[in-house]
Amino acid sequence: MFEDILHLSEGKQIVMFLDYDGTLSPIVDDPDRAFMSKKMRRTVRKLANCFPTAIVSGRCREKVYNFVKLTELYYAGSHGMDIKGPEQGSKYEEDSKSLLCQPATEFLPMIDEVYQKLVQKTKLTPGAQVENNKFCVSVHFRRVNENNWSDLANQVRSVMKDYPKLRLTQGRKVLEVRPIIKWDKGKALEFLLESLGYANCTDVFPLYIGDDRTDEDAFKILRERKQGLGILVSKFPKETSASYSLQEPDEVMDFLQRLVEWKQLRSGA
Ligand SMILES: O=P(O)(O)OC[C@H]1O[C@H](O[C@H]2O[C@H](CO)[C@@H](O)[C@H](O)[C@H]2O)[C@H](O)[C@@H](O)[C@@H]1O
Repeated sequence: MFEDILHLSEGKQIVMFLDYDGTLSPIVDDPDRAFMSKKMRRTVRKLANCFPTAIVSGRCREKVYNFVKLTELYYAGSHGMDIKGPEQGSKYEEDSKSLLCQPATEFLPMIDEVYQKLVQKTKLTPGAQVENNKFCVSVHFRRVNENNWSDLANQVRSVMKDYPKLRLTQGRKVLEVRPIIKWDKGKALEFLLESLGYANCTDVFPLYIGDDRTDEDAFKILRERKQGLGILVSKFPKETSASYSLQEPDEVMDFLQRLVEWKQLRSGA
């Protein structure tokens, strides 16, 4: 796989897109404790020194930044609905201070309202946790007894019925509420490529690594554009638009490390 990717990206600028949960950090029961290892952070920092690198997450941008803590990256939070460029230290920094894309701003009051209602509605379901991700809301059921999953889903649906402008999707033991706008991780990837000046380039090779259903939107865009490729992180075979797979965050780290070493060798660093 590694050699294939090097071969396919020959002569092209690699641009890295990384999901956070389940890709850079292992999946854990408590979403507030999904820390990435120091070693992973060092690897991602080195990666960002070699290639433009973005984190694309379902979490709100501030939260994912607090986990990753690297100023040299691009961050696309809330499933790509909140995008910001590096604050400092990126070689690709030109104009990025102003890079900010928030296509769902008008939904902020509605999302806040729904968040409050979901907290109220689900408070008697042991283990349920509602997370405010700014432009979207996550209702976690990883710690809910399996017998109560469908009741919880019904509680969420009963709140959602008053909000036709919001939609419900499912991730890894999480229900995700977000605006119906045509924006997703794939659109975020395209926005970032454009912002980096690669809109109509044939010599760019975007590599997107992710583990969840929302990452499929980005894998699909890469297939449609016939550009770069997606890598699914999964221990089990799944239907996917990604071209390759890695089993877990540790394998992602080894892959990123190999990319860094290859790049450093090439540039004689
Ligand atoms: O796009 P992502 O960065 O993968 O975000 C998707 C959701 O990730 C987080 O939840 C997932 O990870 C948690 C921590 O490991 C885990 O407890 C949960 O079951 C997973 O679904 C995040 O907390 C959610 O808000 C995101 O929607």
